[in-house]
Amino acid sequence: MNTGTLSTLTIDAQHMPEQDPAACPEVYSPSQTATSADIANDSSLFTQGYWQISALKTSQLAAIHAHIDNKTKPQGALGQLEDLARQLAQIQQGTSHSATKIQINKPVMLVFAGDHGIARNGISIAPPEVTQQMVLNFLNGGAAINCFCRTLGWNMKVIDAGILQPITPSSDSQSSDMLIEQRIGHGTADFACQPAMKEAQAEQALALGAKVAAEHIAQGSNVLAFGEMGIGNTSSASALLSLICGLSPERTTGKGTGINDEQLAKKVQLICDALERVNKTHGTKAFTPKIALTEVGGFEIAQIVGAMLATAAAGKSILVDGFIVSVAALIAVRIAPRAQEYMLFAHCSAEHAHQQVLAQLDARPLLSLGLRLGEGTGAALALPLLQAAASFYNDMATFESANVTV
Ligand SMILES: Cc1cc2ncn([C@H]3O[C@H](COP(=O)(O)O)[C@@H](O)[C@H]3O)c2cc1C
Ligand SMILES: O=C(O)c1cccnc1
Repeated sequence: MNTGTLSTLTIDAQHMPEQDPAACPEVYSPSQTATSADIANDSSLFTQGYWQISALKTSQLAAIHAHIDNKTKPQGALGQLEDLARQLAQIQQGTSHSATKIQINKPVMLVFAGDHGIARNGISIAPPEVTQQMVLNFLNGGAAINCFCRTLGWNMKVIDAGILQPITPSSDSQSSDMLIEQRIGHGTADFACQPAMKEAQAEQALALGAKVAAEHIAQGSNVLAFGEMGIGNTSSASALLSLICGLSPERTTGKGTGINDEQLAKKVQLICDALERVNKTHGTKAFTPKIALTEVGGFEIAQIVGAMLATAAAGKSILVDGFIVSVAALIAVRIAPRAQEYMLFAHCSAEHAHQQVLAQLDARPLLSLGLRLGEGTGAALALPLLQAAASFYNDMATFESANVTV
């Protein structure tokens, strides 16, 4: 694993919701977290072997370190940017024999959208219809993520992975170019009382996510960022985190869009209900990524998992956004651990459970701006840092070339 950019984060107890020991019965045993053997026995796209992800080469690592240390600066003085440059150089080494240039080519922001049956329970500040309204806002260029993509030079695409109703894009060619329709259904079912989707839909979502990533890589993108839109999807992400890591819903659930305490208590209870239901269905079986995504996942989250795995398999960089996208990243890493070597964590969200996800991955994010929006906004803002890392790595003078003697 690529430990250079990664370090453990502590959990911010201040932002934890009040715990009511009676709120969630003992429905979940951490022994049900899946081992790698459980995952290997899972089927096709949910197995590591399917994705064929190469470990980053270590043969040039000493040369990369020397390249960074020979720049005209005290060793380590560019801090996390040095780790970032080292990781980008190592990722790109797979495709070139030279350790001297990092390239950021055609960076693309893929924003996956999907609706969630759980959202009918009033656990967001907004009703599910807002997902479609926001997708239209994306297509019209009016959302925060559009502003950041325009300002910073991202090509932005919006993927309808299964919002409630399909969009009819306006005849405006710009907005129809931005939309990619690969719908798995009309939103998921309410996971508090039934599986969110069928196993076949979870598999199909992985395949379709992989397809869209592969298409952009074929067009020359070597940095792919992931964003999401889906009212209720923090509930899905929290339930996934609980199932995958054996954490109680009190620890994985937060206020999402900014719900009140009463709504938060309801959200925790619904996730408890879901875990109880999943336990009844699967008995003592381990909760593999396939079971977790099928039972409590979202179409957009599952497509992001597939897209990340395909990006890592192609040896390209993955830029991870906030809480929901990080949960997708965690699932991708549980399926194929080497995928993490290709992941750059853009920021730490104000959704407190994001710190839990980052701690699970031992990941150190680049930014901490108190963002809690999703859409890919945190990932978009990290692009200048990638460009800065590339520029010092590629262009900064060495002690020798600049005649600086320390
Ligand atoms: C107007 C609006 C724009 C958004 N853009 C992203 N989200 C974010 O909020 C949602 C998750 O939070 P929850 O689980 O509480 O619904 C996701 O759609 C996420 O992208 C938005 C939410 C709203 C209301
Ligand atoms: O961190 C995120 O991705 C996030 C947080 C709150 C609401 N939507 C997204």
